[in-house]
Amino acid sequence: MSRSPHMRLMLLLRPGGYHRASWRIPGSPAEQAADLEPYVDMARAAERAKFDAVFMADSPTLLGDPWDYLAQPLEPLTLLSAVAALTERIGLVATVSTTYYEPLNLARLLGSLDRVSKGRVGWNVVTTADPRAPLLFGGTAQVDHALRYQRAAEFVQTVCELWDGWEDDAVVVDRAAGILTDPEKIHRIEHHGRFFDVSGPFNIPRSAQGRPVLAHAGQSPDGLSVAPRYAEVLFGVAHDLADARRVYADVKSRVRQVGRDPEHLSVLPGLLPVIGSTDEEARRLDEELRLLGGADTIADDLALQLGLDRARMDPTRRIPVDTVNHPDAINGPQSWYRQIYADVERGASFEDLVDKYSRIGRSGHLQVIGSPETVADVVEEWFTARGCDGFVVQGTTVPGSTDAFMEHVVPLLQRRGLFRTEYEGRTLRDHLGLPLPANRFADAPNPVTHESAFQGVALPSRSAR
Ligand SMILES: Cc1cc2nc3c(=O)[nH]c(=O)nc-3n(C[C@H](O)[C@H](O)[C@H](O)COP(=O)(O)O)c2cc1C
Repeated sequence: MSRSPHMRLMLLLRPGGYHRASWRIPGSPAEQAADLEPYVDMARAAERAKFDAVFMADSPTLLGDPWDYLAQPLEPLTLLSAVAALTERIGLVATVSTTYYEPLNLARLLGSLDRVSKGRVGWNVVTTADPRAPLLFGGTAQVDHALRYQRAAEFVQTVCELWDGWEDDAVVVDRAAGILTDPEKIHRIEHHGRFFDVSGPFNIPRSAQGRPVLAHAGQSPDGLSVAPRYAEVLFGVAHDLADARRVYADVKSRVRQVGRDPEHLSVLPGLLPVIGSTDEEARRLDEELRLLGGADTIADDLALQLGLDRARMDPTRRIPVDTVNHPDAINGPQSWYRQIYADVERGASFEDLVDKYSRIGRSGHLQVIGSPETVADVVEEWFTARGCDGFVVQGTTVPGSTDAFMEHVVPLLQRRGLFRTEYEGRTLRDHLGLPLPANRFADAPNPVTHESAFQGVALPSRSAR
């Protein structure tokens, strides 16, 4: 498949905004951050702008910081089920952890949402890096990094097997002949692996797009060892084009090496726009935000990421490495934090870090401050230079920068032939130019069918469950 001339655009559903001061701006939906309305407003605005999808993150850092909590408190699948009913074309990407769910129940949740949304669902596969995760998701202590990804790889495989259980023409509904389904086309799953035992035919037919689109956000060698095998979207963090082009080329090459078409995986870093009618006005807005968020918004962010108490440190002295969070304990964009951690190892003081990182977007994302033309120029440069296949627009402020991007930058991208002016299809796979995934059973010789599904199978006794 040749590269699409159109970039992919997704919108992070985070009514609290990505900037710490977003909620303080008059008109922000801060009072409704835990209600449905602002999410639906954002999703409908993204649909009007012909975005590929909206994206819901989900991470325990929400527990650590009231501001973060208010940014996006709701559970993604619950919320996107309601958004699905109130939208028609926009894709719906939910973040769900493979460490704190089981394959069969998540296959049912995502499979059901993909059916009711008529094939618009994506699943952002995360393993949840934050050690506080058990506080949010329950369960026992945090799982080892490499083990999390080994479990995630088997988890994704098992869920995809379940979703393939019904061939696309398994449902017949021949009322005259009294035939509801073709049992030859409903298959049993016998998955007995290192982490999961799953038996029995699944109970939901495939959706209009076959199965949900699979996204991935891992940045580490473990993460990048798994993603190329199945991911169709890779969320990332980049603020330097040369670095982004290196990662892009590496990811596409890994996809090619496992025998997949590199165009079947879209690399989407985050974008933090601050948009004014002119560059000067945008810079003024950014300065206002910085002051509104507390003059030291970046300093507060850095202290939170590092796990340091600013009231009890000498910002001019080097930071002892053993007093800061180790990268493996960080949730969210880890590659960004590894850079900060390396600076601390090299002897940086807190002042050094604030000075260096205050010019980069929060969490290391690409921040563009300027007029719509300036933002469109940077977006176009990154796309045409193959630094990415598009972006996840993470509204610095809501509704401010998200609306400004959709109302003033998207039309420029459309005029430049870089973004769709109409949806060509109805499913998320249609939007992303992805083929309908083949059904592993439809092409397999002698697949186990529904009729033989329960013959001689000793179902686990109640007591054994
Ligand atoms: C754009 C982006 C969004 C992310 N969203 C989440 C999230 O919602 N929940 C979560 O647990 N982790 C999230 N992560 C963290 C990743 O899943 C991953 O743990 C992190 O990038 C570290 O990479 P690694 O797991 O390969 O070490 C996100 C990462 C990125 C880059």
